[in-house]
Amino acid sequence: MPAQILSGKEVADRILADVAKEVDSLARSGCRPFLAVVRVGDDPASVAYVRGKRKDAARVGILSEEHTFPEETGQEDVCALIDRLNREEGVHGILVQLPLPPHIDEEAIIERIAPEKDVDGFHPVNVGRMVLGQETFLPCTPHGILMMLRHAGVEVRGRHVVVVGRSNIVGKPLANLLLQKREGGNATVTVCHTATPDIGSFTRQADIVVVAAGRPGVLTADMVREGAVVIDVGINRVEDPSSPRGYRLIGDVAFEEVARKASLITPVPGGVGLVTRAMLLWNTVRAARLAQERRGG
Ligand SMILES: NC(=O)C1=CN([C@@H]2O[C@H](COP(=O)(O)OP(=O)(O)OC[C@H]3O[C@@H](n4cnc5c(N)ncnc54)[C@H](OP(=O)(O)O)[C@@H]3O)[C@@H](O)[C@H]2O)C=CC1
Ligand SMILES: Nc1nc(=O)c2c([nH]1)NC[C@@H]1CN(c3ccc(C(=O)N[C@@H](CCC(=O)O)C(=O)O)cc3)C=[N+]21
Repeated sequence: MPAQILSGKEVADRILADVAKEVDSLARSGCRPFLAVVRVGDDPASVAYVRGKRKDAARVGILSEEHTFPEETGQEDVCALIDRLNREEGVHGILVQLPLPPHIDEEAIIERIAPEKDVDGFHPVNVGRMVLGQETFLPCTPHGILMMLRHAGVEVRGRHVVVVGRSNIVGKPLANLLLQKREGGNATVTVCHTATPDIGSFTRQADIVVVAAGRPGVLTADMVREGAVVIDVGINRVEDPSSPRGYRLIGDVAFEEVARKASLITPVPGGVGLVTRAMLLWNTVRAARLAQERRGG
C-alpha cells in the first residue's frame, strides 16, 4: 500500500490562521509584531527559509526585516547588529540564520541574542528551559514536527521514534521533546548520527523515523519497516535546468521507494519546512505579546 502524504500546507495554514487572529488582537492594542532576520552568506537552505518566511509574515500581518551580510563579514559587525536589535523596543523576534560561516563563532552569536527575543529557541537559557519542561520558545522545526504528527492523528506515546541527526537545531531538541513526559511526548527515542554503524538496523525497528541529516538518500526503502511513519526534514538543492530557478529542493529520504513501504510520509517541498515557518511566526506573536505584558499593556 503506498503511503499517504502528510502535507505541511494544511497544518501550516491552520497555525497561520491562529497567528493572524493573534496579530489582529495585538494590533488593536497598538502592537504590531516585528521579526528581524539576520543572514550571513548564502547557505541554500537558509535562502529558501528566508524567502518563505517573508511571504508568510506578510500574509498574517507580521512585519519582517532582513539584514543580509556578505559571507566575509566579521563577528563584530554581526554582534553590533544584534546589540542594536536587542535594544529596539519595536523588534520582538530576532532570528540569525544558521549555519554561519566558519570564521564566525556561532555560539557567541546565539548567546548575544536577548533570550526574550530568541524566537528560534536556541539561546542556552531557552534550551535549558525546554529540557526542563518549562514554558519557553520551543524550537520551530521540532515543534512543527510534533504539530504535524498530532494533526495526522499519529500517537507518539509508547512508540519507538528513531531520529537521524543530532544537530542543536533539529535532532537534539526533537529527541528531547519526544521524550518528555507530557502531551506529544512519551516516546521511546533513539538518535543516530555519523558515528552510528548500520543506521538501518535502528530505523527498521522504528514506528516513526525522522530524518534530519542534510544529505539526499540517507533513508532508503530497505531501512524502513512496512507501515512506518516517515518525516523528512532535509532541504537539499539539486540541479534542475528545467526549473525556473535552475535547481529544485529534495529531502533526505529516497521518497519514491520509501513511500511504497511507509504508511505516512512528508514531502519535500511542501512538508516540514512550511510548518517550521508557521511555528516561527507563532513564536514571534508570543514574543510580542510577552513584551507588551512586560510594558504593562
Ligand atoms: N525543513 C525544515 O524546516 C528544516 C530543514 N533543515 C534541513 O535539515 C537538514 C539537517 O539540518 P541540521 O540538523 O541543521 O544539519 P546539521 O548538518 O547541523 O546536522 C546534521 C546531522 O545529521 C547527521 N548526519 C549527517 N549525515 C549523516 C548520515 N549519512 N548518516 C547519519 N547521520 C548523518 C550529522 O551527524 P554528526 O553529528 O555525527 O555530524 C548531524 O548530527 C538540512 O538539510 C537542513 O537544511 C534544517 C532545519 C529546518
Ligand atoms: N536559525 C535558523 N533557524 C532555522 O530554523 C533554520 C536555519 N537557521 N537555517 C536553515 C534551516 C532550514 N530551514 C528551513 C525552513 C523552512 C523551509 C521551507 O519553507 N521550505 C519549503 C520550500 C521553500 C522553497 O521552495 O523555496 C518547503 O519545504 O516546502 C526551508 C528551510 C530552517 N532552518
